Amino acid sequence: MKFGIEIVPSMPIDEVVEVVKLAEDVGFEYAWITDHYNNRYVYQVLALLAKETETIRIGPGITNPYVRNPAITASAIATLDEISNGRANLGIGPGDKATFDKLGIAWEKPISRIKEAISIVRTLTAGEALDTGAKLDYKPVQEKIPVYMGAQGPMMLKTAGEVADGVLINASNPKDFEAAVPNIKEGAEAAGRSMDEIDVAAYTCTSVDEDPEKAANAAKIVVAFIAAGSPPFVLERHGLPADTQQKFGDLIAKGDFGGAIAAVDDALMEAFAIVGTPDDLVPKIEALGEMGVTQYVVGSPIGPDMKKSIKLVGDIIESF
Ligand SMILES: C[C@H](OP(=O)(O)OC[C@@H](O)[C@@H](O)[C@@H](O)Cn1c2nc(=O)[nH]c(=O)c-2cc2ccc(O)cc21)C(=O)N[C@@H](CCC(=O)N[C@@H](CCC(=O)O)C(=O)O)C(=O)O
Repeated sequence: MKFGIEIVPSMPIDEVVEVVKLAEDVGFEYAWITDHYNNRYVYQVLALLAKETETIRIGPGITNPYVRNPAITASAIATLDEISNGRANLGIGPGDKATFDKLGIAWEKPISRIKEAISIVRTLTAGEALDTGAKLDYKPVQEKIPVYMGAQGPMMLKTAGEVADGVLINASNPKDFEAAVPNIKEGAEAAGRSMDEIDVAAYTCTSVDEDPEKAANAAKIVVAFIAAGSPPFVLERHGLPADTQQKFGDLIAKGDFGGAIAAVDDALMEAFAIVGTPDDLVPKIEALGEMGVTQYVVGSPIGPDMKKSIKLVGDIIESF
C-alpha cells in the first residue's frame, strides 16, 4: 500500500509546505493539492512544494477541464514536472457543481470533457501538436506524466479504467470500493488494459490521534459535508436514510454547523470516515487493500493536530 496526503490550501502557504515536507519525511509518497477557486492557487502551491521537497510526488488532486483550457493545464503540469525534476502527477476530474454555479460555468458532458482534456494534455506533454497546430515549446522531464482521474459515479469510474493511470475515489469505506473497482475493471478491460496498470487510490476522510474521541470529533464536520454531497446511490449502499443529503444540505446552507456536527451519528462516521488511533487505522486500511485499493490518501481533516497526526500515520506506514 502506498500512502498519499490530501492538502486543501485553505491555510497559509508556508504551513502547506511545512506539512508536506513532514509527510515526505515520515514516508508519504504522494501529495495531492485540491483545486478550488476560493483557496490558494493550486499550481503556485505545487511549484513551491516542488522546490521545497525531494522525493514526494506532487500534483493537483484534482483539477477539472472547465476552469482552465486543457492546453493551459498541459503547460502547468509540464512546468511543474520540470521544477520537481520529474515528480508531477496530474489529478483531474469533473469538478463540483457548487463551484461552477458560483463561477457561472455550465457543467456539460463531464465525461466527454475529461476524456478530451486528458487526450490534449497527453498529446502536448509528449511534445506533439494538436490538430490546431498548438504545441508546447518544451518537454517535461517525464516521458509520460501520470494522469489520475477523480471519480465516483459508475460512468466516470469506467472512463478512468479506460484512460487513466490512476483513480482518486472520494470514499473511505470498503463497500464503496467493492462497487467502484468492478467499474474501473470493466473500463480497463474494454480498452484492453489490465488493473495492474491502474493505481486505485482511496481519497479518504481520515482523522487520527492518540485519543480516539478527539479524532472522531475532528472528522464530524467533514462527514457532514460528505453527507450533504452524497447522491442517493451512495446513501443506499450504506443503508443511510434517503433524506440524509437534504438534511445536511439544509443545515449547512443555513450555516448551522453545530447542528450538522451534532447530527453526525455512528452510521455516518462508519460510512464516510476512517478515524481513531494508529492501531485502529491499520485493519481499516488493510480492508481497503483487500478491495483492490493500492494507495491510501490521508484526506481532510487528517486529525485534530495535523502535524501530530501526520507523524502518527508515519509510524504505521512501514507496516504496510
Ligand atoms: C459528473 C459526475 O462524476 P462523478 O465522478 O460522480 O463526480 C463527483 C466527483 O468526483 C466530482 O465532483 C469531483 O470533481 C470532486 N472532487 C473534487 N472536486 C473539485 O472541484 N476539486 C477538488 O479538488 C476535488 C478533489 C477530489 C478528489 C477525489 C475525488 O474522487 C473527487 C474530487 C457524475 O454525475 N457522473 C455520473 C454521470 C456521468 C455523466 O455525467 N454522464 C452524462 C454525459 C456523459 C458525457 O459526459 O459525455 C450524461 O449522462 O448526460 C457517472 O459517472 O455515472
